[in-house]
Amino acid sequence: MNFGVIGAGQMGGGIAQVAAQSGFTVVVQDVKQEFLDRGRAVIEKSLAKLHEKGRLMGTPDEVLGRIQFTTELTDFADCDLVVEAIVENEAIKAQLFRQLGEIVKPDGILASNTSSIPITSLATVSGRPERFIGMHFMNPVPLMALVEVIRGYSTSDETAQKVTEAARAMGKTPVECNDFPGFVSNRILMPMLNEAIQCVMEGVAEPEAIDQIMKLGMNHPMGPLTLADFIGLDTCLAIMEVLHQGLGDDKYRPSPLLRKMVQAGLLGRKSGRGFYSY
Ligand SMILES: CC(=O)CC(=O)SCCNC(=O)CCNC(=O)[C@H](O)C(C)(C)COP(=O)(O)OP(=O)(O)OC[C@H]1O[C@@H](n2cnc3c(N)ncnc32)[C@H](O)[C@@H]1OP(=O)(O)O
Ligand SMILES: NC(=O)C1=CN([C@@H]2O[C@H](COP(=O)(O)OP(=O)(O)OC[C@H]3O[C@@H](n4cnc5c(N)ncnc54)[C@H](OP(=O)(O)O)[C@@H]3O)[C@@H](O)[C@H]2O)C=CC1
Repeated sequence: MNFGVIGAGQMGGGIAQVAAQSGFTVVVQDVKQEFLDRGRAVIEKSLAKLHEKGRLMGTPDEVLGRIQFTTELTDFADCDLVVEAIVENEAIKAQLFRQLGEIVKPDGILASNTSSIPITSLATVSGRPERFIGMHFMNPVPLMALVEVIRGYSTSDETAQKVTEAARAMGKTPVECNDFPGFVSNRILMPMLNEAIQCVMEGVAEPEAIDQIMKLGMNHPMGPLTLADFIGLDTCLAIMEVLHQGLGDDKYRPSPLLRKMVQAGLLGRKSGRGFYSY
């Protein structure tokens, strides 16, 4: 399988890595060489760790050798499946899919790793709605089992089947759902994270206490504020905006503190500071 990934950030890098681990030939694109270099360094570190633990088929060099890093979208022309993992912004994703629809061979499948944006809208602008789907990996991609597979209005059975098979070949467990704002994962997860942020704003408890209560009390692997920092506060805000607008209910209103922190450039782990410092 010729596999394409757009965006070499935390999700794109992880998706490319897991695709290469499963033996696919992978092309990863980002807008600047420095983002590709950063993505490659993260992949190298993760592969070294998995190798050290005996959890990698082949050597890190063999896996890396299957990944081509590029700044050119035209390198996706011959891909069977291209997964987009760029910033969570509908206008920017739509612009990209308009271009990709012209570049990728006609029988190639286009997928979005979006956390919340309507798959059906992106499918329409791609010009190939039957061969368009949501392929939503979880963070950190090398460790998490789930791929949420989201069918758009016109996604064909054949496309859903091929993407399900690709996810299984990557060692993941695909689970299907329909195209509603936030799908299942973020419809349920993100309001909890937003509520934790609201608790900080209202002074219900300190961030450390909120996280400890949820970790020790509910057996969550990470507290909600640690997880929000891990996902990226900009991404959390973008998802809450989609839920709020798409479902039209104020119970999805983003916390003003979340909005303010994003305005201040406190994006969590990726910017060095969010609810915690890194
Ligand atoms: C926003 C969206 O649209 C959707 C989303 O993705 S929402 C986010 C979903 N993800 C989650 O909820 C993650 C919640 N957290 C967890 O499940 C766990 O904390 C975790 C799996 C991330 C880490 O597991 P953990 O048990 O806490 O242990 P931790 O010690 O941190 O890590 C386990 C090992 O994996 C390693 N590891 C972590 N990330 C890694 C990676 N990317 N590649 C390879 N190894 C990695 C760690 O270094 C560690 O190795 P050692 O045992 O040698 O120290
Ligand atoms: N973070 C998470 O936990 C999860 C995120 N997602 C989704 O995955 C997607 C990516 O998120 P994440 O990896 O966290 O984000 P990151 O910010 O880590 O990475 C996004 C990458 O895409 C690049 N990029 C931005 N615009 C373009 C463009 N027009 N063309 C090519 N590349 C571009 C960014 O460059 P630059 O640095 O210049 O912005 C960056 O390298 C989002 O849709 C998000 O909702 C899904 C599951 C989990």
